[in-house]
Amino acid sequence: MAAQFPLVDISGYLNPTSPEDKAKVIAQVRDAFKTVGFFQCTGHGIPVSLQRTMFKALELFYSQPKEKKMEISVFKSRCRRGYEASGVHSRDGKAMPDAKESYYFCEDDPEIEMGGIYGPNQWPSIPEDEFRKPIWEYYEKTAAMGKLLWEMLIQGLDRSTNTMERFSRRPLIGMNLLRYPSPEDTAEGQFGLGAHNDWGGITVLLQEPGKEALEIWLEDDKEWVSVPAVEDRFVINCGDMLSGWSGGVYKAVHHRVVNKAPVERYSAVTAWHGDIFATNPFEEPGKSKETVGHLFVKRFQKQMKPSKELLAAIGVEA
Ligand SMILES: O=C(O)CCC(=O)C(=O)O
Ligand SMILES: [Fe+2]
Repeated sequence: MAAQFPLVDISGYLNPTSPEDKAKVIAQVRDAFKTVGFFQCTGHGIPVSLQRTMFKALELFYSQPKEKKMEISVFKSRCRRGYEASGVHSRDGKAMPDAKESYYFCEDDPEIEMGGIYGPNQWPSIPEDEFRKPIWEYYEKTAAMGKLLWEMLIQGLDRSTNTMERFSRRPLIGMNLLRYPSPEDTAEGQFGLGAHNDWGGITVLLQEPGKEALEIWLEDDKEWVSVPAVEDRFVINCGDMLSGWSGGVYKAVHHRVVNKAPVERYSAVTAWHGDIFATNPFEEPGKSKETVGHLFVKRFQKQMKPSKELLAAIGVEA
């Protein structure tokens, strides 16, 4: 089953030797998102050495004592950036909260704006060369990849990429560094991360090699299947916003995390959503009123309890 997952080499888009090279990649990406809503990606140009350094930095972060991590708790940040302990994040209707721990950050802005959409990250007190520098380099490279994939998907529906300029003016790009405890340290019936769809645009995910844990729901076969965790192979997911804006042509895949390795497992997620005030990039600007910001607030209103300031900034009534 796992062998049937779409695998797309995007090097022909990045370094085309003929116009057909680009068209071929666009068609493969489009078909993968149309059929399953996800694919594994090679030929992306992000060095393996950087991927390894990123995982090393992640391991270093999580090996700190809990008190140290709690110094940069998300609850200390008006932008909800920073560390979240295991067992904090729960999903609607689920008795058991997720077992994962996470460290979350976005673009780093000096001032808090729009009630916390923009603002500063909370960085750990680990030497810059060992954490912030490699993590930021990885973030920038995977963010560029997320934007490029949007461009491919727009062309995949025979639309113009002119809308990308407005769509990527000040894009919301979040990154989550995740740690899942070993099965031994996970409670009976508890998921690493419960079943969900990603809410927004493109998700660029890297699993720690050799540690299978990510499962996706195949609607046609009505079963959960494990996505191979292979070095240098990114997993690309389609979020609900992107799916909806494509008119449902691109599918958002339902997925969850069950750590099967006998030890802890790490993964890194970069999600590229678009400018908060931008509308559907598959359409000419002005055709619809719904923005990235509207959909963001709609999805997180319950868990985030956004401030009046944030709602007003986005243009949503409190
Ligand atoms: O850790 C993983 O493999 C998946 C993480 C994920 O689905 C998410 O952060 O939305
Ligand atoms: Fe996800």
